[in-house]
Amino acid sequence: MTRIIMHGCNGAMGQTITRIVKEDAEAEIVAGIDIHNTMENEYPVFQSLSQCDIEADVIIDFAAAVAVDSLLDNAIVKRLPIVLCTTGLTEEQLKKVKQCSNLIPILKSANMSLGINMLLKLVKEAVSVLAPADFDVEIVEKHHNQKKDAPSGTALALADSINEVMDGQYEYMFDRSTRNEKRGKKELGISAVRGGTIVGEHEVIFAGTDEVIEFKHTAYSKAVFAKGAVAAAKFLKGRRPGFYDMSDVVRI
Ligand SMILES: NC(=O)C1=CN([C@@H]2O[C@H](COP(=O)(O)OP(=O)(O)OC[C@H]3O[C@@H](n4cnc5c(N)ncnc54)[C@H](OP(=O)(O)O)[C@@H]3O)[C@@H](O)[C@H]2O)C=CC1
Ligand SMILES: O=C(O)C1=N[C@H](C(=O)O)C[C@H](O)C1
Repeated sequence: MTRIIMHGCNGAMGQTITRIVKEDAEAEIVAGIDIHNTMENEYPVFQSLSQCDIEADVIIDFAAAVAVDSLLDNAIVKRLPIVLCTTGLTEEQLKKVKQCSNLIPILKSANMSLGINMLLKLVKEAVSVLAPADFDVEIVEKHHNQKKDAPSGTALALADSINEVMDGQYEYMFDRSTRNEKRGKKELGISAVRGGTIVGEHEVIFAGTDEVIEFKHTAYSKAVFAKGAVAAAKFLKGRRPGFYDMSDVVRI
């Protein structure tokens, strides 16, 4: 049995995971953490991890970037592994996550779905062939109107995956509205659309002369992220301190 503390338990993802775990005989949410205790849950809810005195194996985090520093500090005190799914972290926070992973196991992924983790690999192969043939790369992501961060963590992860193959040559272009010049060869455009209840769409466009190749992933429900997060929690239980990602959990 994997005993989970759900950080951000009253949010959209926290409640989706609560439903998924109810059907899972090998996992249990033993406590929740959320700043507002507005929901009825079958487990006790605390305002901060520091107040939680329940024994657990792992924390699943889908909350807010502002909550990540205290989450890390308190998880270290309690020696609890974290499946870190919140996006929109600052460069400073990303450094802190890496440092903390020397003390506790941390699995960080901007997208817990199998499809996106497959796509992270596919785009590497694509860019290695298409960039030398002068294809331009653009990423377009679409999400619901409740999302706070832009561009999405997944769009940035896809860009980083592509840029890794290119030895960091690409410069990310988030806004062309104030520019009055042609697209540069080493630009990687990232555009964000927000509206309605779109769960999550990511398109990676390789545009060449007279031909275009597009990779697209569509999430039709938040359950794809929730299932991945629960699988990651089971994987992380009892691990050594270290920095992990979804490629350690899913075989691709
Ligand atoms: N890695 C992945 O696969 C995915 C990542 N995400 C990311 O997960 C995060 C959460 O997404 P989602 O569930 O849709 O967002 P929600 O806003 O619906 O849920 C977040 C919850 O965390 C609460 N919260 C805010 N601040 C704190 C705090 N300091 N301590 C504890 N709880 C806090 C919020 O409360 P309140 O509403 O009162 O602010 C809310 O209940 C986002 O960063 C999103 O981008 C989402 C889906 C997939
Ligand atoms: O906020 C969301 O909803 C999502 N956030 C993640 C991101 O920023 O990439 C993952 C997913 O696309 C849904």
